[in-house]
Formats: sequence, structure tokens, C-alpha cells
Amino acid sequence: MHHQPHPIAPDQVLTAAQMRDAEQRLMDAGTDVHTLMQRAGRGAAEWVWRIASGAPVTVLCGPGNNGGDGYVIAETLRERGFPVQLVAALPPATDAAKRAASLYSGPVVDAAEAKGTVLVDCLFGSGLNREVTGVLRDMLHELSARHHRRIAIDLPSGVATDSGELLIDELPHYDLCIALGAWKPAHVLMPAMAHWRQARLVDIGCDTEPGGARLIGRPSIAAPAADAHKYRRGLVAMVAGPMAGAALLASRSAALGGSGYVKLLAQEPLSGAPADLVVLRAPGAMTLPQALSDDRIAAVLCGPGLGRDHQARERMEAALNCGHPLVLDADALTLLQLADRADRTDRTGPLVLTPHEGEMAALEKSFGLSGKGTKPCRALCLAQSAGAVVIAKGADTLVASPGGALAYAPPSPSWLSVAGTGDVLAGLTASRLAVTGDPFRAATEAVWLHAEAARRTGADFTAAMLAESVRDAMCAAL
Ligand SMILES: NC(=O)C1=CN([C@@H]2O[C@H](COP(=O)(O)OP(=O)(O)OC[C@H]3O[C@@H](n4cnc5c(N)ncnc54)[C@H](O)[C@@H]3O)[C@@H](O)[C@H]2O)[C@@H](O)CC1
Ligand SMILES: [K+]
Repeated sequence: MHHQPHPIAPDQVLTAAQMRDAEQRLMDAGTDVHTLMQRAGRGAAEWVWRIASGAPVTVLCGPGNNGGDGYVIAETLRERGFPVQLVAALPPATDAAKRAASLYSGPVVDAAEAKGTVLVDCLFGSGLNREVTGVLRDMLHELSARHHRRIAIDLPSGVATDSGELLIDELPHYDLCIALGAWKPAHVLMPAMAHWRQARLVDIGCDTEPGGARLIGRPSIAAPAADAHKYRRGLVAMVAGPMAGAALLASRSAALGGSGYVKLLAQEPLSGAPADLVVLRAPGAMTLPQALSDDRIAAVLCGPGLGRDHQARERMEAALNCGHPLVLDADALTLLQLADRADRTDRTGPLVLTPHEGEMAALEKSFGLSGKGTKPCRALCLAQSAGAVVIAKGADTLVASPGGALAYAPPSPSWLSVAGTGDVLAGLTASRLAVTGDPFRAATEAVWLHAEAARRTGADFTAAMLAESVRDAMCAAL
């Protein structure tokens, strides 16, 4: 039989249901569940083998296929002559797990007797559907406390696959989490993702699953065309309010993020603007709508330092009505929920919203959305209602499009949790929007560049230092 090489998709993020579909597709194509379990278990055993490097391993197995993986891991280690013992918290209940258990020929011990250095947690994986309580919870806690190192297979037992919520009290911390077949939302969502130091993916041959989300990877940014000039490279108009600092930060990262020209439309006289930033008072010689009618503008940014009074609202409405591709951030998001519904939905041009959790909840309220469900579902829902690309910020930033595309940021430095970094992200987003004209691409590129700038700034930085590092991040993506 002729086999097409399958496109491995190491950056796809699949929900539990999508993962089942992906596995079903593999099985329809002739791979049985036993083979998949062998692939998953043997792949995971490679990592366990490296981490344990000869130290005794305890494998904790549950009743489902996650437990089945555990039997394969234990047998693989035993075959290699590793000291391994297995605790069966519950007997295997699926056919694949029973078969894997029958092929394991090492010691099975009671939890109380298990003494090792490395715990491999195969109690529950993507089939966890309720709280882990009672004896099983106590067993996981006690074994975790007794082993120096802990490895979670697919997910720690006590994590909801699609939401990243915890379904156990006091989930242990793990040295490593080994995702099987594809990343799941819980690998890139809080609070789950704070419970391991490192994560690795084991390929089991899954193709790209239609409708799956992806991890945001390094963008590939092109140098300006040979005949480029400042307008063709993208003119960003920054609609500023009374807090000039935020507008200056956003303008700086917009300037370093690839656009050819940043014009700051100031509300008040501005001191301390750098020499390479063009500042225009509007209203001054021109009203703000007049300044925004310049058809060379490729993207408008409104929100950082805007304020929330009636003047701020007028300025935001001018930005909404100008028809250019638009990024709304910070105060503009708060004002948007107060604006008339028509203001929000009559726009046809590209629109990007950048809410953090509080702003997200306010926007949901103003769009009549329930705010219930997982973070990715909420972001997709808001994106669809607002007709906007949504960057849902936080320690687990993700990007959702009105058409249903979803992209997750890989874990980024926690040093980003300082005032002003949102302004830097907003400026970058506007810059990438001005360059690419594509709001989803702009948002994902900006999210990656923002995290990369943070990695390159190191520890304990200010937002102004982060904005300067946007230049280094751009170099890393060229
Ligand atoms: N389906 C496949 O083709 C493959 C699946 N794989 C593994 O299979 C896992 C999913 O397997 P399953 O769907 O069997 O699910 P799990 O092994 O995660 O567990 C499901 C079982 O646990 C029970 N259960 C769920 N929550 C419980 C709770 N709080 N307390 C007590 N019992 C609870 C369920 O009733 C069910 O019997 C993945 O995470 C992955 O590790 C891999 O082996 C690769 C191949
Ligand atoms: K597990």
C-alpha cells in the first residue's frame, strides 16, 4: 500500500473532542488504538528515561487510556533495565489499557509501598470529566510528596483539558508535562500551565485537524521592499489623550515594529517627545476627523492614555468613524462598551481589540454575551459579535478572529506583568496592521514580538525598556 507522507503539525492545539477526531482519523486510516498507545507511551518513555537517568521510577496508572500509556512507559523502562514499579490506582478498564497492562511484566505495588525518585502521573488524561477526590486525590498527593521529581503524561491528573481549570484541590507541581499527539488548550491556559516547569510534545502521527487552533510561532518578517518609502511601509496614526506617557510608549513600539511613519495626534501640547516622532496637535490647525481623513494612514491606534471623559469619547468616535484599519486598546475598550451599538458594528474595516480579563468582561456585557465558558470560547464569541480580532491578554494570551481562527501564545516571561507593557503591545499591533493589512496576522505577530522583546530585555524591566527591545525582537524574526 502506498502511504502519503503525513503533514505533522507540531504547533496545533486540539480540544479533547478534536483530539478524539484526530485519533479516529488515524484509526480510519488503518492504525489501531494499540499502536497509537505504543507510539505515545514509547515516545513519552524517552523523556522519562532522560529525566530519571537511572533513578527509580514509579508509574501511577488510572483506569483509562492515560493509564494504558503508563503501562507502556513502565514496560519500556523495564525492558531497558531501569528500576521501575507501578501503582494501579484502579484496574484498567478500556481494551487498549487492558492489553497494555497484560504486556507489562514488572512489579505492581501498593501506593503505600511505592518508593522512587521520579513519579510518572498517568492517573487521568484528557478523559478527566469530574473532580478528583477522596482516595485517588490523596494517593496523588502522597505519591507526589514522596517523589523528588514528577512528570505528567498528557496532562497532570486534575486539569480540565479544554479550559485549563483545576479539578482537584492542590494540584502538585511537575518538572515536565508530556503532551501526547497534540497540544491541548490546558497546556497554554491558566491556571493549569503554571503547574509545570517544562512541556514537551510526543508525535503520534496526527495530521492537521480541521478547525484546530495553533500555537503562535516566530513570524517571518520581510525587510522593506527595494522601492519602499515611509508611506508605503505603513503610516500609523496614534490618537493620544491627556496621558502622554502611554501614547509615547505605544508610538515608540509602533515605530520599531516595522511601520515607516508614526504620527502622534496629540490632544494637548506634548513635552518629551523624541526627535524622530512626528507630533501633530489635533484639534489644532486641523480637527481630529480631518487629521484622520489622510488616506495615506494605514492603521489607527486609539486607547493608550486616552482617558475616559467626553473628549476621550469624541476622539474614540473619530477613530471609529475614520474607516482606517483600527486597534482599540485600554480606555477605548471601556468607552466602547458605553458607545452606541451602531458605533461598534457598522464598521467594515479591520478592527483589533486588546482586552485584558476585566476589559473582556465589560465588553461581553456590552455585547450581551454571557461571559461563560472557556477563555478561548469567550474570545471567539466576542470576536464574532464585535466583528473584530480579539487579543485576549493575560499570562495566557490568545488571539481569536471573527471567522473562528484561534492562536495561543506560547508561555511568555512573567516579567511582562508591569505597567505599560499593554501600551507596547498595542503599538506593535498597530504597526504590524499598518504593514500587513491583515488583523489576525498582525495580532499574532505582535504577540510573538512582544514576548520575544521581553525575553531579550531580561529581568525586571520597565515598559520603556521593553519598547526599545522591540527592535531586537524584529531582528530575531527577519
Ligand atoms: N485514544 C487514543 O487513541 C489514545 C489516547 N491516549 C491517551 O488516552 C488518554 C485519554 O484516555 P481516556 O479517554 O480513556 O481517559 P482517561 O485515561 O483520562 O480517563 C478516563 C477514565 O477515568 C474516569 N474518570 C474521569 N474522571 C474521573 C475522576 N475525577 N475520578 C474518577 N474517575 C474518573 C472515566 O470515567 C474513565 O473511565 C489521553 O490523555 C492519552 O493519555 C494515548 O494513548 C494515545 C492514543
Ligand atoms: K496524567
